[in-house]
Amino acid sequence: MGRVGVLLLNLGGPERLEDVRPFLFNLFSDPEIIRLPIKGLQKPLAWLISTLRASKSQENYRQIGGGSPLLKITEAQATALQQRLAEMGREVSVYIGMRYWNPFTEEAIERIKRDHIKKLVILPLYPQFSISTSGSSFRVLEEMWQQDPYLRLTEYTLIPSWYDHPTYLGAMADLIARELEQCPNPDQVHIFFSAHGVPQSYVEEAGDPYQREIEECTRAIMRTLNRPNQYTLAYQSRVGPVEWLKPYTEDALKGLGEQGIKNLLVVPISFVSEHIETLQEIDIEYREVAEEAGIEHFQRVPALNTHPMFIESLSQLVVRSLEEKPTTFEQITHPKANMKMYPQERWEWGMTTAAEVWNGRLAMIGFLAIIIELITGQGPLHFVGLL
Ligand SMILES: C=CC1=C(C)c2cc3[nH]c(cc4nc(cc5[nH]c(cc1n2)c(C)c5CCC(=O)O)C(CCC(=O)O)=C4C)c(C)c3C=C
Ligand SMILES: [Fe+2]
Ligand SMILES: [Fe+2]
Repeated sequence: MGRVGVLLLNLGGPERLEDVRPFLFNLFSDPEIIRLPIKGLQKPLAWLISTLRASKSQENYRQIGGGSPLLKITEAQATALQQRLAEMGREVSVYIGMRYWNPFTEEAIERIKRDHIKKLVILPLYPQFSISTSGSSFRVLEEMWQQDPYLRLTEYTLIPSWYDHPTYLGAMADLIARELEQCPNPDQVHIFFSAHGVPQSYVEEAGDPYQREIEECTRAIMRTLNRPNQYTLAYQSRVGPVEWLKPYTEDALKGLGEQGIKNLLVVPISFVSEHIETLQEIDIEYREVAEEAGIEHFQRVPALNTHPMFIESLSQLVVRSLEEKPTTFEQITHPKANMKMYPQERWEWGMTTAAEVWNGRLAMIGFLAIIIELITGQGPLHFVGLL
Protein backbone atom coordinates (compact mmCIF):
# COMPACT_ATOMS: atom_id res chain seq x y z
CA MET A 1 0.00 0.00 0.00
CA GLY A 2 1.33 3.51 -0.86
CA ARG A 3 0.95 6.56 1.37
CA VAL A 4 -2.27 6.53 3.37
CA GLY A 5 -4.36 9.58 4.24
CA VAL A 6 -7.42 10.23 6.37
CA LEU A 7 -9.74 13.06 5.35
CA LEU A 8 -11.86 14.36 8.23
CA LEU A 9 -15.00 16.08 6.94
CA ASN A 10 -16.74 18.79 8.89
CA LEU A 11 -19.07 21.71 8.44
CA GLY A 12 -16.72 24.62 9.21
CA GLY A 13 -17.65 27.76 11.06
CA PRO A 14 -16.94 31.49 10.83
CA GLU A 15 -13.82 32.34 12.81
CA ARG A 16 -14.50 36.10 12.94
CA LEU A 17 -17.70 38.15 12.82
CA GLU A 18 -16.80 39.35 9.27
CA ASP A 19 -16.84 35.70 8.15
CA VAL A 20 -20.46 35.13 9.20
CA ARG A 21 -22.18 36.47 6.08
CA PRO A 22 -19.96 34.69 3.50
CA PHE A 23 -20.16 31.51 5.61
CA LEU A 24 -23.97 31.70 5.56
CA PHE A 25 -23.87 32.37 1.80
CA ASN A 26 -21.86 29.17 1.27
CA LEU A 27 -24.26 27.23 3.49
CA PHE A 28 -27.43 28.43 1.77
CA SER A 29 -25.85 27.95 -1.69
CA ASP A 30 -25.73 24.22 -0.97
CA PRO A 31 -28.53 22.33 -2.77
CA GLU A 32 -28.45 19.78 0.05
CA ILE A 33 -29.57 22.58 2.44
CA ILE A 34 -31.98 24.42 0.15
CA ARG A 35 -32.92 23.02 -3.23
CA LEU A 36 -34.88 25.18 -5.63
CA PRO A 37 -36.46 23.87 -8.84
CA ILE A 38 -34.38 26.28 -10.94
CA LYS A 39 -30.60 26.21 -10.36
CA GLY A 40 -30.20 29.89 -11.30
CA LEU A 41 -32.29 30.97 -8.29
CA GLN A 42 -30.03 29.20 -5.78
CA LYS A 43 -27.32 31.90 -5.51
CA PRO A 44 -29.70 34.93 -5.44
CA LEU A 45 -31.72 33.26 -2.67
CA ALA A 46 -28.51 32.34 -0.77
CA TRP A 47 -27.38 35.95 -1.09
CA LEU A 48 -30.76 37.19 0.15
CA ILE A 49 -30.96 34.91 3.18
CA SER A 50 -27.29 35.32 4.15
CA THR A 51 -27.45 39.12 3.90
CA LEU A 52 -30.59 39.33 5.97
CA ARG A 53 -29.69 36.62 8.51
CA ALA A 54 -26.11 37.81 9.09
CA SER A 55 -26.74 40.32 11.89
CA LYS A 56 -28.82 37.91 14.01
CA SER A 57 -26.27 35.15 13.46
CA GLN A 58 -23.35 37.54 14.23
CA GLU A 59 -24.99 38.44 17.53
CA ASN A 60 -25.03 34.73 18.44
CA TYR A 61 -21.34 34.34 17.51
CA ARG A 62 -20.56 37.51 19.52
CA GLN A 63 -22.08 35.81 22.58
CA ILE A 64 -19.58 32.94 22.25
CA GLY A 65 -16.50 35.16 21.88
CA GLY A 66 -16.79 36.38 18.27
CA GLY A 67 -16.39 33.19 16.23
CA SER A 68 -16.75 29.44 15.97
CA PRO A 69 -14.26 27.25 17.86
CA LEU A 70 -14.85 24.43 15.35
CA LEU A 71 -11.60 24.65 13.37
CA LYS A 72 -9.34 24.71 16.44
CA ILE A 73 -11.12 21.70 17.93
CA THR A 74 -11.10 19.81 14.62
CA GLU A 75 -7.34 20.50 14.29
CA ALA A 76 -6.76 19.13 17.79
CA GLN A 77 -8.82 16.03 16.90
CA ALA A 78 -6.78 15.54 13.69
CA THR A 79 -3.47 15.80 15.56
CA ALA A 80 -4.62 13.41 18.28
CA LEU A 81 -5.88 10.91 15.69
CA GLN A 82 -2.64 11.01 13.70
CA GLN A 83 -0.64 10.43 16.93
CA ARG A 84 -2.86 7.55 18.02
CA LEU A 85 -2.58 5.88 14.60
CA ALA A 86 1.23 6.28 14.74
CA GLU A 87 1.22 4.56 18.17
CA MET A 88 -0.71 1.73 16.52
CA GLY A 89 2.03 1.44 13.89
CA ARG A 90 0.14 3.24 11.09
CA GLU A 91 1.95 6.19 9.51
CA VAL A 92 -1.04 8.13 8.21
CA SER A 93 -1.48 11.83 7.30
CA VAL A 94 -4.71 13.37 8.56
CA TYR A 95 -6.36 16.21 6.58
CA ILE A 96 -9.36 18.46 7.35
CA GLY A 97 -11.94 19.35 4.69
CA MET A 98 -14.69 21.80 5.71
CA ARG A 99 -17.88 22.14 3.69
CA TYR A 100 -18.66 25.86 4.18
CA TRP A 101 -15.51 27.52 5.51
CA ASN A 102 -11.71 27.29 5.60
CA PRO A 103 -9.99 24.94 5.05
CA PHE A 104 -12.44 23.91 2.32
CA THR A 105 -12.77 20.31 1.12
CA GLU A 106 -11.33 21.38 -2.25
CA GLU A 107 -8.13 22.69 -0.53
CA ALA A 108 -7.77 19.45 1.42
CA ILE A 109 -7.97 17.46 -1.82
CA GLU A 110 -5.25 19.65 -3.38
CA ARG A 111 -2.97 18.90 -0.40
CA ILE A 112 -3.79 15.19 -0.64
CA LYS A 113 -2.80 15.22 -4.32
CA ARG A 114 0.43 17.15 -3.58
CA ASP A 115 1.35 14.59 -0.91
CA HIS A 116 0.83 11.71 -3.39
CA ILE A 117 -1.62 9.90 -1.14
CA LYS A 118 -2.46 6.55 -2.70
CA LYS A 119 -5.22 5.37 -0.36
CA LEU A 120 -7.66 7.70 1.39
CA VAL A 121 -10.09 7.02 4.22
CA ILE A 122 -12.92 9.58 4.17
CA LEU A 123 -14.30 10.01 7.67
CA PRO A 124 -17.07 12.57 8.40
CA LEU A 125 -17.04 13.97 11.93
CA TYR A 126 -20.80 13.40 12.10
CA PRO A 127 -21.68 10.15 13.92
CA GLN A 128 -25.03 9.89 12.11
CA PHE A 129 -25.47 10.24 8.35
CA SER A 130 -27.64 13.02 6.94
CA ILE A 131 -28.05 14.12 3.33
CA SER A 132 -27.52 17.67 4.65
CA THR A 133 -24.14 16.99 6.31
CA SER A 134 -22.00 13.96 5.37
CA GLY A 135 -24.11 13.50 2.22
CA SER A 136 -23.39 17.05 1.08
CA SER A 137 -19.61 16.67 1.57
CA PHE A 138 -19.67 13.27 -0.18
CA ARG A 139 -21.46 14.84 -3.15
CA VAL A 140 -18.74 17.49 -3.51
CA LEU A 141 -16.06 14.79 -3.38
CA GLU A 142 -17.94 12.53 -5.79
CA GLU A 143 -18.02 15.37 -8.34
CA MET A 144 -14.26 15.89 -7.92
CA TRP A 145 -13.60 12.17 -8.45
CA GLN A 146 -15.74 12.24 -11.61
CA GLN A 147 -13.93 15.26 -13.03
CA ASP A 148 -10.31 14.63 -12.05
CA PRO A 149 -8.47 11.76 -13.79
CA TYR A 150 -5.63 11.98 -11.23
CA LEU A 151 -8.05 11.49 -8.31
CA ARG A 152 -9.56 8.47 -10.03
CA LEU A 153 -6.18 6.77 -9.51
CA THR A 154 -6.49 7.37 -5.75
CA GLU A 155 -8.11 4.48 -3.94
CA TYR A 156 -10.65 5.68 -1.39
CA THR A 157 -13.16 4.32 1.08
CA LEU A 158 -16.02 6.14 2.83
CA ILE A 159 -17.20 5.72 6.39
CA PRO A 160 -20.82 6.86 5.99
CA SER A 161 -21.71 6.82 9.71
CA TRP A 162 -20.51 5.31 12.95
CA TYR A 163 -23.26 6.12 15.51
CA ASP A 164 -23.20 2.51 16.75
CA HIS A 165 -19.45 2.09 17.22
CA PRO A 166 -18.93 0.62 20.73
CA THR A 167 -15.94 2.82 21.65
CA TYR A 168 -17.77 5.98 20.57
CA LEU A 169 -20.79 4.86 22.64
CA GLY A 170 -18.43 4.23 25.56
CA ALA A 171 -17.02 7.77 25.27
CA MET A 172 -20.52 9.29 25.28
CA ALA A 173 -21.57 7.16 28.27
CA ASP A 174 -18.39 8.19 30.10
CA LEU A 175 -19.12 11.91 29.60
CA ILE A 176 -22.71 11.45 30.85
CA ALA A 177 -21.67 9.34 33.87
CA ARG A 178 -19.10 11.97 34.93
CA GLU A 179 -21.77 14.69 34.94
CA LEU A 180 -24.30 12.50 36.75
CA GLU A 181 -21.78 11.69 39.48
CA GLN A 182 -21.59 15.38 40.37
CA CYS A 183 -25.35 15.51 41.08
CA PRO A 184 -26.77 14.93 44.60
CA ASN A 185 -29.35 12.38 43.31
CA PRO A 186 -27.90 11.03 40.05
CA ASP A 187 -30.76 8.58 39.37
CA GLN A 188 -33.37 11.37 39.57
CA VAL A 189 -31.74 13.44 36.81
CA HIS A 190 -33.66 13.44 33.53
CA ILE A 191 -31.33 12.92 30.54
CA PHE A 192 -32.25 15.12 27.58
CA PHE A 193 -30.70 14.22 24.20
CA SER A 194 -30.78 17.23 21.89
CA ALA A 195 -30.06 16.36 18.27
CA HIS A 196 -29.68 18.86 15.45
CA GLY A 197 -32.91 18.78 13.44
CA VAL A 198 -33.50 18.40 9.70
CA PRO A 199 -36.68 19.12 7.72
CA GLN A 200 -39.15 16.20 7.93
CA SER A 201 -39.17 15.92 4.12
CA TYR A 202 -35.52 14.79 4.17
CA VAL A 203 -36.56 11.67 6.07
CA GLU A 204 -40.00 11.08 4.58
CA GLU A 205 -39.33 11.94 0.92
CA ALA A 206 -35.58 11.80 0.35
CA GLY A 207 -34.98 8.69 2.50
CA ASP A 208 -32.48 10.34 4.85
CA PRO A 209 -31.55 7.70 7.50
CA TYR A 210 -30.69 10.50 9.97
CA GLN A 211 -33.72 10.17 12.30
CA ARG A 212 -33.40 6.38 12.55
CA GLU A 213 -29.67 6.62 13.27
CA ILE A 214 -30.23 9.32 15.92
CA GLU A 215 -32.92 7.20 17.64
CA GLU A 216 -30.79 4.04 17.56
CA CYS A 217 -27.76 5.99 18.79
CA THR A 218 -29.71 7.41 21.74
CA ARG A 219 -30.95 3.95 22.77
CA ALA A 220 -27.44 2.49 22.42
CA ILE A 221 -25.92 5.23 24.60
CA MET A 222 -28.55 4.57 27.29
CA ARG A 223 -27.80 0.81 27.14
CA THR A 224 -24.05 1.51 27.42
CA LEU A 225 -24.64 3.92 30.31
CA ASN A 226 -26.62 1.20 32.08
CA ARG A 227 -28.35 3.47 34.60
CA PRO A 228 -32.04 3.81 35.51
CA ASN A 229 -32.49 7.45 34.42
CA GLN A 230 -35.52 8.55 32.40
CA TYR A 231 -34.64 10.16 29.07
CA THR A 232 -36.08 12.24 26.22
CA LEU A 233 -34.92 12.86 22.64
CA ALA A 234 -35.72 16.16 20.91
CA TYR A 235 -34.49 18.14 17.87
CA GLN A 236 -32.99 21.64 17.97
CA SER A 237 -31.96 24.48 15.61
CA ARG A 238 -34.94 24.62 13.26
CA VAL A 239 -34.44 27.13 10.42
CA GLY A 240 -37.21 28.34 8.08
CA PRO A 241 -40.92 27.81 7.65
CA VAL A 242 -41.21 24.04 7.02
CA GLU A 243 -41.84 21.21 9.52
CA TRP A 244 -38.66 19.77 11.01
CA LEU A 245 -38.22 16.57 13.01
CA LYS A 246 -40.23 16.62 16.22
CA PRO A 247 -40.45 17.09 19.12
CA TYR A 248 -38.70 20.44 18.97
CA THR A 249 -36.25 20.94 21.85
CA GLU A 250 -38.09 24.04 23.05
CA ASP A 251 -41.48 22.27 23.25
CA ALA A 252 -39.98 19.20 24.92
CA LEU A 253 -38.33 21.37 27.60
CA LYS A 254 -41.65 23.10 28.32
CA GLY A 255 -43.38 19.70 28.51
CA LEU A 256 -40.83 18.35 31.00
CA GLY A 257 -41.20 21.51 33.10
CA GLU A 258 -44.97 20.95 33.19
CA GLN A 259 -44.41 17.35 34.32
CA GLY A 260 -42.44 18.71 37.31
CA ILE A 261 -38.93 17.66 36.21
CA LYS A 262 -36.43 19.73 38.21
CA ASN A 263 -33.02 18.29 37.22
CA LEU A 264 -31.99 18.04 33.60
CA LEU A 265 -28.78 16.89 31.94
CA VAL A 266 -28.60 17.91 28.27
CA VAL A 267 -26.59 15.71 25.89
CA PRO A 268 -25.79 17.15 22.44
CA ILE A 269 -25.81 14.13 20.17
CA SER A 270 -25.28 15.02 16.49
CA PHE A 271 -21.94 16.69 16.72
CA VAL A 272 -18.59 15.85 18.32
CA SER A 273 -17.21 19.36 18.97
CA GLU A 274 -18.33 22.45 20.83
CA HIS A 275 -19.89 24.92 18.41
CA ILE A 276 -22.48 27.66 18.28
CA GLU A 277 -25.42 25.29 18.80
CA THR A 278 -23.99 23.95 22.07
CA LEU A 279 -22.35 27.11 23.43
CA GLN A 280 -25.04 29.60 22.45
CA GLU A 281 -28.25 27.76 21.60
CA ILE A 282 -28.22 25.16 24.40
CA ASP A 283 -26.19 26.96 27.07
CA ILE A 284 -27.91 30.33 26.68
CA GLU A 285 -31.23 30.09 24.80
CA TYR A 286 -32.52 26.66 25.89
CA ARG A 287 -31.30 27.21 29.47
CA GLU A 288 -33.60 30.24 29.64
CA VAL A 289 -36.55 28.26 28.21
CA ALA A 290 -35.92 25.46 30.74
CA GLU A 291 -35.69 27.84 33.69
CA GLU A 292 -38.89 29.59 32.67
CA ALA A 293 -40.54 26.14 32.48
CA GLY A 294 -39.57 25.50 36.14
CA ILE A 295 -36.50 23.28 35.60
CA GLU A 296 -34.14 24.26 38.43
CA HIS A 297 -30.88 22.51 37.55
CA PHE A 298 -29.91 22.65 33.88
CA GLN A 299 -26.55 21.06 33.11
CA ARG A 300 -24.95 20.12 29.82
CA VAL A 301 -22.54 17.31 28.97
CA PRO A 302 -19.46 18.74 27.18
CA ALA A 303 -18.87 17.75 23.55
CA LEU A 304 -16.44 14.88 22.93
CA ASN A 305 -13.71 17.16 21.48
CA THR A 306 -10.46 15.22 22.12
CA HIS A 307 -11.81 12.73 24.70
CA PRO A 308 -9.21 9.88 24.53
CA MET A 309 -11.89 7.19 24.10
CA PHE A 310 -13.40 9.17 21.23
CA ILE A 311 -10.01 9.51 19.49
CA GLU A 312 -9.57 5.78 20.06
CA SER A 313 -12.92 5.12 18.35
CA LEU A 314 -11.87 7.20 15.32
CA SER A 315 -8.57 5.30 15.05
CA GLN A 316 -10.42 1.96 15.25
CA LEU A 317 -12.79 3.11 12.49
CA VAL A 318 -9.84 4.06 10.26
CA VAL A 319 -7.98 0.78 10.82
CA ARG A 320 -11.15 -1.27 10.23
CA SER A 321 -11.98 0.57 7.01
CA LEU A 322 -8.46 -0.03 5.65
CA GLU A 323 -8.93 -3.74 6.19
CA GLU A 324 -12.47 -4.02 4.75
CA LYS A 325 -13.78 -3.86 1.19
CA PRO A 326 -13.99 -0.13 0.21
CA THR A 327 -17.31 1.73 0.43
CA THR A 328 -17.81 3.91 -2.66
CA PHE A 329 -19.87 7.02 -3.48
CA GLU A 330 -22.47 4.92 -5.38
CA GLN A 331 -23.39 3.15 -2.13
CA ILE A 332 -24.43 6.38 -0.37
CA THR A 333 -28.02 7.74 -0.02
CA HIS A 334 -28.49 10.31 -2.81
CA PRO A 335 -31.58 12.56 -2.92
CA LYS A 336 -33.42 12.38 -6.24
CA ALA A 337 -32.31 15.13 -8.69
CA ASN A 338 -35.74 16.83 -8.60
CA MET A 339 -36.23 16.31 -4.85
CA LYS A 340 -37.69 19.41 -3.24
CA MET A 341 -35.55 20.12 -0.20
CA TYR A 342 -36.95 23.45 0.87
CA PRO A 343 -39.12 25.55 0.89
CA GLN A 344 -41.91 23.03 1.05
CA GLU A 345 -45.31 23.52 -0.46
CA ARG A 346 -47.70 21.75 -2.84
CA TRP A 347 -45.80 21.97 -6.10
CA GLU A 348 -45.62 20.28 -9.46
CA TRP A 349 -41.90 20.07 -10.29
CA GLY A 350 -40.47 20.50 -13.79
CA MET A 351 -40.51 23.21 -16.46
CA THR A 352 -44.28 23.39 -16.62
CA THR A 353 -46.20 26.59 -17.38
CA ALA A 354 -46.98 26.78 -13.68
CA ALA A 355 -43.27 26.61 -12.92
CA GLU A 356 -42.47 29.49 -15.28
CA VAL A 357 -45.17 31.65 -13.69
CA TRP A 358 -44.05 30.75 -10.19
CA ASN A 359 -40.37 31.43 -10.92
CA GLY A 360 -41.29 34.96 -11.92
CA ARG A 361 -43.45 35.33 -8.84
CA LEU A 362 -40.73 33.94 -6.56
CA ALA A 363 -38.18 36.41 -7.95
CA MET A 364 -40.63 39.27 -7.37
CA ILE A 365 -41.41 38.06 -3.85
CA GLY A 366 -37.65 37.82 -3.15
CA PHE A 367 -36.92 41.36 -4.23
CA LEU A 368 -39.96 42.77 -2.46
CA ALA A 369 -38.82 40.90 0.65
CA ILE A 370 -35.36 42.50 0.48
CA ILE A 371 -36.79 45.99 0.17
CA ILE A 372 -39.28 45.52 3.02
CA GLU A 373 -36.66 43.93 5.28
CA LEU A 374 -34.05 46.60 4.53
CA ILE A 375 -36.43 49.47 5.18
CA THR A 376 -38.24 48.16 8.25
CA GLY A 377 -35.94 45.50 9.76
CA GLN A 378 -39.10 43.38 9.79
CA GLY A 379 -40.85 41.53 7.01
CA PRO A 380 -41.83 38.25 5.44
CA LEU A 381 -38.50 36.51 6.09
CA HIS A 382 -38.63 37.34 9.80
CA PHE A 383 -42.23 36.15 9.74
CA VAL A 384 -41.43 32.71 8.31
CA GLY A 385 -38.46 32.35 10.67
CA LEU A 386 -35.57 32.57 8.17
CA LEU A 387 -34.18 35.66 9.92
C1 LIG B 1 -25.41 16.97 12.39
C2 LIG B 1 -25.49 18.23 12.53
C3 LIG B 1 -26.15 19.18 11.61
C4 LIG B 1 -27.23 19.01 10.74
C5 LIG B 1 -28.03 17.76 10.48
C6 LIG B 1 -27.47 20.29 10.12
C7 LIG B 1 -28.47 20.58 9.20
C8 LIG B 1 -28.87 21.86 8.83
N1 LIG B 1 -28.33 23.06 9.25
C9 LIG B 1 -29.00 24.13 8.68
C10 LIG B 1 -28.74 25.50 8.85
C11 LIG B 1 -27.67 26.06 9.58
N2 LIG B 1 -26.69 25.38 10.25
C12 LIG B 1 -25.82 26.28 10.82
C13 LIG B 1 -24.73 26.00 11.61
C14 LIG B 1 -24.38 24.73 12.03
N3 LIG B 1 -25.00 23.52 11.69
C15 LIG B 1 -24.38 22.48 12.33
C16 LIG B 1 -24.70 21.11 12.27
C17 LIG B 1 -25.74 20.55 11.53
N4 LIG B 1 -26.55 21.17 10.61
C18 LIG B 1 -23.32 23.07 13.12
C19 LIG B 1 -22.38 22.30 13.96
C20 LIG B 1 -23.33 24.45 12.91
C21 LIG B 1 -22.44 25.48 13.60
C22 LIG B 1 -21.08 25.66 13.05
C23 LIG B 1 -20.33 26.64 13.92
O1 LIG B 1 -20.28 27.81 13.56
O2 LIG B 1 -19.81 26.28 14.97
C24 LIG B 1 -26.22 27.60 10.48
C25 LIG B 1 -25.47 28.87 10.84
C26 LIG B 1 -25.67 29.34 12.24
C27 LIG B 1 -26.95 30.07 12.36
O3 LIG B 1 -27.10 31.13 11.74
O4 LIG B 1 -27.86 29.54 13.04
C28 LIG B 1 -27.39 27.48 9.73
C29 LIG B 1 -28.20 28.60 9.14
C30 LIG B 1 -30.01 23.56 7.86
C31 LIG B 1 -31.01 24.39 7.06
C32 LIG B 1 -29.92 22.15 7.94
C33 LIG B 1 -30.71 21.09 7.29
C34 LIG B 1 -31.31 21.20 6.17
FE1 LIG C 1 -26.77 23.32 10.63
FE1 LIG D 1 -28.67 27.15 14.67
